[in-house]
Amino acid sequence: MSGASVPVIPPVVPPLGEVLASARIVALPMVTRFRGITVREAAVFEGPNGWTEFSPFIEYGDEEASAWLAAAFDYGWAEPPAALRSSIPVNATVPAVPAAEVASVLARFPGARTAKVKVADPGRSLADDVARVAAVRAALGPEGRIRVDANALWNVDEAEHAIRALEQFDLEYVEQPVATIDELAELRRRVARLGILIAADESVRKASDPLAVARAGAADVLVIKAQPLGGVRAALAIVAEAGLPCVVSSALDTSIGLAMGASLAAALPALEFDCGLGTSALFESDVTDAPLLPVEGAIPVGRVVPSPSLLAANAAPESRREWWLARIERCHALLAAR
Ligand SMILES: O=C(O)CCC(=O)C1=CC=C[C@@H](O)[C@@H]1C(=O)O
Ligand SMILES: [Mg+2]
Repeated sequence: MSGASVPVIPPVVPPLGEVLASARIVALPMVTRFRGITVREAAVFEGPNGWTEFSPFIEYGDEEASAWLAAAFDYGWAEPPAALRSSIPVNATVPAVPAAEVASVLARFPGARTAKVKVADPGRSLADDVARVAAVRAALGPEGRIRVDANALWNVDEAEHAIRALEQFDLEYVEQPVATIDELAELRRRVARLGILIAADESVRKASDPLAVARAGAADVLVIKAQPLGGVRAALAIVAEAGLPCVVSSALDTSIGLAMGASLAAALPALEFDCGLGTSALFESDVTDAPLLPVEGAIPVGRVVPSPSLLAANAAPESRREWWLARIERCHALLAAR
């Protein structure tokens, strides 16, 4: 990659009143705990291009969350990039469940040839991780692809030890095994002989400079998510600059946010990895009658329209609605001031 920084995409900032007029706040129950969450809250609203989503995790501060709002505005209001494909292959997403539950999770992702498996969960041991990944390998067969995601929870020694224990399952890559760019670079050197690829997720989506990890040569693959990176156009600019293979993923979005991710995946010049866009399968209920559930391992590209009855059935409690509307207002002010 060049030494250039990410091209700045001027955010579209519609008037606040226009945003709030259609805003609906939902609380979607999940079929299994994922990243400590059993109910996923999200805001959805309608722009001139269609419905869009704003769903930063609730613990995120306004500065970080405002990138997610820029993404919502980008998808609802800006000119969308040309779609180069109409269907996006997705991976199964396997939370840090006991090995005995793996088969029922995978059954929610029919046709997926790739699974992303959460590891390093604080409540589980390395033996649990090995058993979970073994169960996934047994279910997918030798041709299935398995990636693991540690969400930065290992230190370098723990990561090296865990990778040596998991290597037998033929890993596609290890996502964010450690927290910092220096640690990623050190681990990458240590495991290079094993042929293990290192992917960066938090080091891209939570970094002030999402390209720093690529510039440092600290990862082989970048995980690209539309909402935290400020939208589809901003994410495309990062991919163009990074010079590394990229995996499109999401953030436990409703089907509206997943459609935003699918529009990013559809616009990428190359799509060599299956995408983390099948997670509607982890919800008991979504916002639309046509949720983006994987069919034959893929989801379609296109806008998603919410169903009024599901918006009503999954409406968040009033106090949460007020909290989200105030958050939108604060993040809107941050974007408008830029
Ligand atoms: O990539 C996938 O398969 C689904 C998305 C996913 O894994 C994540 C979504 C939201 C929060 C994160 O903890 C997690 C990730 O780290 O990639
Ligand atoms: Mg990740």
